[in-house]
Amino acid sequence: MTSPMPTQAAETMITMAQVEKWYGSFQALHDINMTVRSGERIVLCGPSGSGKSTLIRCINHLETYQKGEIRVGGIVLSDQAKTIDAIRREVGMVFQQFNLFPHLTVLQNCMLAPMKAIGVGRAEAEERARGLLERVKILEQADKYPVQLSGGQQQRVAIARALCMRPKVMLFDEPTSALDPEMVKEVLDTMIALADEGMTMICVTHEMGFARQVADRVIFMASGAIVEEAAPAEFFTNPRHERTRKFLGEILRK
Ligand SMILES: Nc1ncnc2c1ncn2[C@@H]1O[C@H](COP(=O)(O)OP(=O)(O)OP(=O)(O)O)[C@@H](O)[C@H]1O
Repeated sequence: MTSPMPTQAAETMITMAQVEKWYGSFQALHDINMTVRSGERIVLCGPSGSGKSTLIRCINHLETYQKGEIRVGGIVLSDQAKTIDAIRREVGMVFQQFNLFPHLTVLQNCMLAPMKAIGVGRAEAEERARGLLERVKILEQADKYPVQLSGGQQQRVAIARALCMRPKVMLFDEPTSALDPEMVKEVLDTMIALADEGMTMICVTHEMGFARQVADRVIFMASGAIVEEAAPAEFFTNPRHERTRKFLGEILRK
């Protein structure tokens, strides 16, 4: 990595303080405390069902939380519609299943959100979209429909689409886990390029090579709680918690 490790002085982008989240009577998040600085790259890992998706979905308000406080770029997340709109501008999200609109072309998929959500004019939306499609190296597919693209290409379009909103933060929820192995690298390369440009990122991923190469910090969750967090060098060579060691052992066996 060429970009420097963010310093303590860097602006705080996200804070989660004593956050708790229930689905009915099931508590999915327990006392989550987390601070993410501007430009920081976080990899969030942990066993299935440990609450990783729930945590990042709370950050862009796809899920509500019942206790504690989440702040993104100074905005306190609440249920007010204007807050939700503001958060969706600040935070881009890329999902495992791409979630592209099948009836729209690649270009139209990218132009839609800035035009509908934040009133960007058609010409500017197209300029943004073309620029970002070029950045993720897929501009030549601009007039195709999602079904005409490979999984890796669709995921790169999904990344470009999220970037069209010019978010301050990008969240990735297992962006490579639905891809064939040969497609994984092209999506990871796109994410690495974004990290190199200083984008604040939280990535839920089991790609530990990506974590080693890109992350400033790896956060390990189990049973809805943060169990351990450390810089990758420390996390992978000297995991402190038994559950982390077990998780890393299972990943290595796979
Ligand atoms: N909408 C929901 N209603 C009820 N329970 C839910 C809901 N979404 C998630 N859960 C539960 O919350 C817990 C955390 O789920 P979550 O998807 O956040 O885990 P995860 O760590 O992202 O798992 P995976 O790696 O399998 O995607 C799980 O026990 C899950 O069954």
